[in-house]
This record gives sequence, structure tokens and C-alpha cells, in this order.
Amino acid sequence: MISTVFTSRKSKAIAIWCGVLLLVLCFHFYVSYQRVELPGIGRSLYGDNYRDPPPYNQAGDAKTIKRPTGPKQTTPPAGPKQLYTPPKNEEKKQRFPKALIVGTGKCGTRALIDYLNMHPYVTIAKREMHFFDRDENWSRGYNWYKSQMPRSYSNQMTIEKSPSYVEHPRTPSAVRRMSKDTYILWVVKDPVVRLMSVMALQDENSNLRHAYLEYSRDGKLQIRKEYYPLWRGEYVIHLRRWLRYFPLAQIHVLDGTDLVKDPVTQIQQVESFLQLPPLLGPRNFYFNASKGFYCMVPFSTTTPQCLGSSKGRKHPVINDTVKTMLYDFFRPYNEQFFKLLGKRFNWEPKERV
Ligand SMILES: Nc1ncnc2c1ncn2[C@@H]1O[C@H](COP(=O)(O)OS(=O)(=O)O)[C@@H](OP(=O)(O)O)[C@H]1O
Repeated sequence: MISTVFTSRKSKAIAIWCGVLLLVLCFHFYVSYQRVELPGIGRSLYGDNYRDPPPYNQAGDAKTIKRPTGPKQTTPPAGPKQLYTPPKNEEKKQRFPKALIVGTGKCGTRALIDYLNMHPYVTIAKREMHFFDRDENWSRGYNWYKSQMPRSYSNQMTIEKSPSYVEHPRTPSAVRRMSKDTYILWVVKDPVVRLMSVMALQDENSNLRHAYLEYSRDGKLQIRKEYYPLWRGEYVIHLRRWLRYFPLAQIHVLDGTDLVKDPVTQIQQVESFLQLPPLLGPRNFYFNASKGFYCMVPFSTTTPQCLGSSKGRKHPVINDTVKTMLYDFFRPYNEQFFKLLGKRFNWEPKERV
């Protein structure tokens, strides 16, 4: 019967066209499915909740910036260039940072600035400037500091990070002199975990690995209170100093462990604090299982970019007695810190520190 239907040449041509049409339709549905549904890195570059960014608000009224809502976009939006629009008739120039990542070292400061660097409205200083905390740089003056900054448009935000700003006594007043509107970003971590991150830098067999311990006169093992890395983890001391110059609302404190585990939530909170258009999302992060950390996926690529091998080191293992001593040592500082901050972090003894 089929052979009788396709006997004429016209019928054969129609059958071929129908076949081709069916193939095209199948291909189209397959591609759309890939863009919208597939999790992870293989999906479309712009397949998430992307909406056109709201205008960037220089004056900084957070209420005018709305998060994207509504159904998922099914067609890919415009390319990365359209995520950012420079102001008309304006030349790029060097500007003071509008936001500073002030510390604390080993808590995830590099991850934070590199994540923020994916934001089209952000430009970052290419290195740690140590302007406020190192005398040789400080003596060069504010204009020198500005001359080290990248060129940017007025609707972009320059950000610099130096991980010891937070503890240096000069920094809060000197930053205020630069601009009282500077946004302060501060990454902290469970101070015991942070200490182990510092200790990981020491050679495994070196005595320095235990430099935070000492023996008392009567031969008891105790915490060496004046050890500098311990003092850096006494966050409340540093926060008190900053609060003499900046209101708490201008200081965003985040837990570096949360940044490792859930960078999307953390970076979106930072975006909101900085009053940047809400652009960063799951599309910008890829979990690298072998590293155990998220890597970045900037808008311009689908290739994940991970932090260097100096980040994410193996921490030394400490026995339970020493662990308890350390947690007991930090607990009062932590409690005062949480009280002053008005929020708590989960900094209780854990398996791996
Ligand atoms: N995505 C990603 N990849 C790798 N590492 C990450 C990431 N996010 C946060 N971290 C954590 O960053 C810790 C290093 O902190 P800092 O960048 O502040 O260190 S430094 O003071 O600038 O040297 C580093 O500490 P260690 O694990 O002790 O090496 C990491 O835990």
C-alpha cells in the first residue's frame, strides 16, 4: 500500500520534506531543553534567570534596585557586553575604591574579590595595594593610591582588597578620610579554622606549626596569647575600632566557610549590600569536585576558572585537647563579636578545623 502511495515523484518529494521538517523540529526542541533544563556547566551561557539589569544607582538607594522575578527566560538573552552599559560621552579614569575588602587574611578574601570581579559593574585593583597598612605605601599619599587603580566609568565600582587592613590601627580613620561612604567588606572564619589555615603554611615537621602553644612555668601546655595569628582572630577587638569611624550598616561581615559552601547566596548578599545590579547567580559558579571548591564562570566564557593551588590547602590535624583549648580561648571573643555584630556564626568545635 505504501509503495502505491509513493509511486508518484510528487508524493516522494512531500515525504522527504516532511522527514526533514520533523528532524529540524526534534533538533530545535533538544537545543531548547539543553538551554533551560540541564544543570551545571554544559548549559547555555545565559539560560538562568537573566533579566536586563536595572540602572545602576550611583546615589545608592537600595530600594530602587529590584531582584529579577517572574518565570524562567526560555530564549537566550543578549551577549555579555549588553550586561553593562557605560555612561554616554564619558572617558574611563582612575578612581578611589568605593568598596574595600579589609580582611581577614586566610578567610577567603581572594575568592570574594575574584567572584566580584565577574560583575560587569565592578573593576578590581590588580593586586593587594597595602596602602593603609604599610608605611612605605602610606607615605606615598592618597594620589599615589588612586594612580594604582584600574580605569573605570563612573557607574562602575572599583574594589581593592588587602587582607590586613582590618587590624591595622590606621585603616578605619584613613579610609574614612578617603571617603566616608566607602563600603567595607569583611570576610571572617571560625578563628580556629583560620589559625589552622595559617599553620598549614608551615612545613609539616616545623616547630612553628605549634607556635600558638607554649608551656607555663609549671610545665602545663597553654595557649600563647600574644601570638599574632591568634590576635587576628580576636575579631571583636578590630570591629570595635572600625565602629568608631563607620556605622555597622556600612560594614558587611560574611563567614568565609559560607562563602566556600554557598557562594551564590553569599555573593548575592554582597551585591545587594553594594547596591549593584543583581547579575551574579548559579550560572557563575561551578563546583569542582576534585578540588572541593567552587570555581568561577565569568559571563564571557563557559570555562570554569579556579583559584590557585595556594588556596584550599590541607589543614594540620589537631588533637581534641588542643582543639578544646583553642575553642575555649576564642569563645569569649566570639561571643562579644556576635553581640556587637547582631548575628551569630556557627563556630563550635568540628571534625576538621
Ligand atoms: N573557591 C575557592 N577556592 C579555593 N579556596 C577558597 C575558595 N573560596 C574560599 N576559599 C578559601 O580561601 C582561603 C584563603 O583565604 P584568602 O584568600 O583570604 O588568603 S590570603 O590571606 O589572601 O592569603 C583558603 O583557605 P585554605 O583552605 O586554608 O587554603 C580557602 O579555604
